[in-house]
Amino acid sequence: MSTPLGLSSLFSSRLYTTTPSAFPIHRKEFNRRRIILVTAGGGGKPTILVAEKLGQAGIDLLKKHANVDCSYDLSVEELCTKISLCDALIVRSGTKVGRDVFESSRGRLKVVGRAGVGIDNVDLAAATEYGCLVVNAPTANTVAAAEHGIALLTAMARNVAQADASIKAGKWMRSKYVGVSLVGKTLAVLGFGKVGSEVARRARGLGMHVITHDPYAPADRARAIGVELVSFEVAISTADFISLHLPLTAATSKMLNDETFARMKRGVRIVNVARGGVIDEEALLRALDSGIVAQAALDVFTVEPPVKDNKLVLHESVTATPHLGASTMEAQEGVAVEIAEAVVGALRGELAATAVNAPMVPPEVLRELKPYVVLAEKLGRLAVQLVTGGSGVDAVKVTYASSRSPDDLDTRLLRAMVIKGLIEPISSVFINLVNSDYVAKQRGVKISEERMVLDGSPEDPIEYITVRIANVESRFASALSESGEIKVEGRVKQGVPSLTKVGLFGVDVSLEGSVILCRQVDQPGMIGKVGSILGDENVNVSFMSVGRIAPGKQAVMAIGVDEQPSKETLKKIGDISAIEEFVFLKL
Ligand SMILES: NC(=O)C1=CN([C@@H]2O[C@H](COP(=O)(O)OP(=O)(O)OC[C@H]3O[C@@H](n4cnc5c(N)ncnc54)[C@H](O)[C@@H]3O)[C@@H](O)[C@H]2O)C=CC1
Ligand SMILES: O=C(O)C(=O)COP(=O)(O)O
Repeated sequence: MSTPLGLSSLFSSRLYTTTPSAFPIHRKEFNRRRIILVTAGGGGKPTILVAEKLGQAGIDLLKKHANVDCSYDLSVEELCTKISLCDALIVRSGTKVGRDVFESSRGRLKVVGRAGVGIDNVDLAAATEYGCLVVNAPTANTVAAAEHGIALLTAMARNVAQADASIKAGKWMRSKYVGVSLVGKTLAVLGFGKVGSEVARRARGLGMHVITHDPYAPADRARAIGVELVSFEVAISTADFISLHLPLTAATSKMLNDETFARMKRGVRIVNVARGGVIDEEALLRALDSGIVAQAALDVFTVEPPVKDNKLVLHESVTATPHLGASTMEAQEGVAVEIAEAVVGALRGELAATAVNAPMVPPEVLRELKPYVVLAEKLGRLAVQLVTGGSGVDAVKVTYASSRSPDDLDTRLLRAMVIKGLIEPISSVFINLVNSDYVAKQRGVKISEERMVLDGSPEDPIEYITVRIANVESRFASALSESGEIKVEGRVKQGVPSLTKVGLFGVDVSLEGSVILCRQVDQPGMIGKVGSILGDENVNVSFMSVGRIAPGKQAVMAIGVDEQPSKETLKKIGDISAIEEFVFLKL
């Protein structure tokens, strides 16, 4: 199987990229498509568990590429049991994807797809630790949520739900249900992202004065819609209506509470189509009872479904709907296709849109960095194999030498691949861009990065990469630099990642197959001797190069081999009298 970028060396790895704005949770630039490059699957069809109702178009798309198990209303135990047989899981807001789910998957779960926006029901930290990509469908239900917000706003202002219930109960109560007008009133939109800005646009159409608070929103977007960006304080204290459109995070949890209600205009009306947890529900009840809040319209609740006899749901001044914001035919079909494409793309190693727990590398950068990504991993892999067993790797320094300005070179991918190369050979942990930093930290490996700015043409993104490991002993003493660190350096030559320095010795060997490094007393005929030993054993030599300090002194010979030589062959090489030390390294 090949990826559109043909990153064959990454097939066994899983590599995820997305924009910084998608990290950690909310996104700001939702008009631009984010791109992620993800895994390549193994043989056979992957299995996808769809744990909540998904639009048929999405199911049909999934079925073309995977075995699809649609099992709804699973208990936590049932989900944990099933998950060990699944490569991907698709949920909406009703399924908690906690740490137990990732633990139970025993490494098989590669992607969690959230068919919607809010990922507060997915334990992102656990997903990241387990190297599982989380993707969502951030755009297809925006309009539906905004329309529901407006529906609740207008229904609340005119007591539509209460009046409807009363007329159905045989009453005709015209004076009881006198409402309030929207025109000319101030609406504060908290959270000016996708949904918030669509709500603002529609509210402007209703003749409302719209203000918004969002520390991350671009002022020009607000200006374009005729909305004023204000502080939180101004928003809550001057609004007649407040509409919530924030993600639920540690910072937004219970953002509306006794203290903030006390600073609001008496008689304020509140709409929540975001997440129940953004409001302290007990405090809202108190504010409703005391008259600070005249009415509330709630689509979302801290606990869903809310407990029977929930006082907010039953409150006369509350209009409630059961988390219907995204529930239009159109939005559900759109979300289903959006998430199915993201999950299938992720499983197939194609470029796909949207990821929430990985940093973004745009596709054009990826394309350019492709050979350097391979180089970075191989240098990490080589360097760690030069460490004497038991030394314990804790301090790694990666140097990128480039003529580009540091702002023009995104090294996150390279750093992740160095970590992958370093750690995978010495552990059973599966590493990708999602969990590389986490795994390094867990293992106590401190990675520092250094940029060396070179003069010259910035045509190539990187001149060379050096990986150094400090505080260790080496099984190949010649790999040590002057300062006693293991040091390997590589370059991309005509598109091919190559090893160009080991310790103080310059070499030149393409990083394919495996490498034998020998230190010898520099003398004629050495290449022939080693070459013929390998030839006798049918080991194909792809490259040989000798780097010496000075003629007649010590030299390091680097030999690229396609297959792993037998122990006897390696011993024969070691027995050559001029060879002082040698090491076999698998790439
Ligand atoms: N009821 C429903 O069925 C639906 C609910 N939603 C929810 O609506 C909310 C908004 O969704 P989108 O607009 O798609 O997300 P978004 O990510 O586009 O927008 C969220 C905005 O909140 C802002 N924000 C974050 N922290 C903030 C803070 N402390 N103060 C002020 N602003 C802050 C962000 O900068 C961002 O602009 C989410 O909670 C989402 O889960 C979305 C769709 C359907
Ligand atoms: O997309 C969101 O954030 C939503 O709240 C929609 O949730 P749902 O997919 O309808 O369970």
